[in-house]
Amino acid sequence: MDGPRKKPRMKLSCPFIFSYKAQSIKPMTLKNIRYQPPLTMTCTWHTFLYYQTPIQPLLLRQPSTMALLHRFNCRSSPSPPLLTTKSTSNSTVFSLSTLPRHRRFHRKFPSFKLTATLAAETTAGSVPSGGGGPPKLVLEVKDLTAVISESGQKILNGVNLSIYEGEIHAIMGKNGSGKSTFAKVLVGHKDYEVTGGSVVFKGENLLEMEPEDRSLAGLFLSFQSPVEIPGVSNSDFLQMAYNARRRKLGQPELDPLQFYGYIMPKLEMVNIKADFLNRNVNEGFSGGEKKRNEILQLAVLGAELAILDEIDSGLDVDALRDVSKAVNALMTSTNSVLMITHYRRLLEFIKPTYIHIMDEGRISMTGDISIATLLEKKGYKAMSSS
Ligand SMILES: Nc1ncnc2c1ncn2[C@@H]1O[C@H](COP(=O)(O)OP(=O)(O)OP(=O)(O)O)[C@@H](O)[C@H]1O
Repeated sequence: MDGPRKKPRMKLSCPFIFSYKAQSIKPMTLKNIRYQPPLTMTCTWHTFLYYQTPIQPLLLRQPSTMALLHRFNCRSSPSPPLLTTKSTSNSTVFSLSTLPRHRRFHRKFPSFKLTATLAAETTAGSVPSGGGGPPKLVLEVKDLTAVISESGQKILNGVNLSIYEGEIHAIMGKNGSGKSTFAKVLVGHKDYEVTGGSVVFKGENLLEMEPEDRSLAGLFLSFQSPVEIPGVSNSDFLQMAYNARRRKLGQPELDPLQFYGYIMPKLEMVNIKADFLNRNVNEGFSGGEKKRNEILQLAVLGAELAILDEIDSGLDVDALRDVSKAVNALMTSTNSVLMITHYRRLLEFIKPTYIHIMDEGRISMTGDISIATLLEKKGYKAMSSS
């Protein structure tokens, strides 16, 4: 006997290929997947339902900045059109709205799978940004591979990532998956050798630049374990670094008094006492103080792309709030943040545009906050099975 009618469960997890520029994510749950424009999109669905829905091609042109693939609703009601889209000024929602209510169907297909291929191409110049122009690409990483210089051990296995101005990206991933290595390779850490791929930062080949030039160009890394610099006071260090940046920008250097005036509001922003300036860089600092000090450096130097490697580790809840507040205050429409974290709580304070999962030296999945929620509930096993 048929019991109460239940919505058939639909596991939209496999196999799905989402391809945008150099990024490929496979398999992926069709839920809350966002991509930054491209505005010409061809979407083809092959469904394996009992009535064999024909392939539905969709060509969409939309002058908006974002498309959003929403949770697919599996409701009983009339059949096709199987795939519908609803567009607003800044989003497009794809939904699989209807499926036939049919006993044979329910019995035979209590759950079913869907194969989809979504290919998106950028239509250059067609995307209005907040400021009226197209959003600029800040960082473009393609198929980046890297080894440990000393041993030759391969750590990065083809990282692909694009970051546009104004975006906040978070990378999560198991211990040892290569997150910090990726961050350090970006800033040119000597422990790693790039063996393939490309990294373009603000239109320039980052991999050809010396580490200090990368910093002067606007790349900032807050280290997971900030180093101590005995004998160098925080204020001297910051003043030197800041004046180097000003020289690069063709601006006059600040003398100690002017620098003091410049840094005072920054101290307040990060909630650090002024006497920290007289202490040697990170020497004797607690874990939390080191992290605050890293953000102070970011506030002083500024950055077009700030890479924050586990800034939340070792922070008490107040410090986390202070640090997050400072990072949010530093965000503008033209700079970006790439943060590495293990915990969702940071993402509640600094809201990411995208979350990526790194696995075995490559980005294996991209999505939104729902990924972090799933991770927290079910761990990385859930990622590999979705
Ligand atoms: N300089 C190095 N010498 C030896 N092994 C290294 C070096 N740098 C990275 N590794 C190894 O590379 C792998 C990736 O390290 P990485 O620090 O990038 O991982 P992670 O994803 O940041 O991990 P965690 O979440 O624990 O911080 C690890 O197995 C690590 O031991």
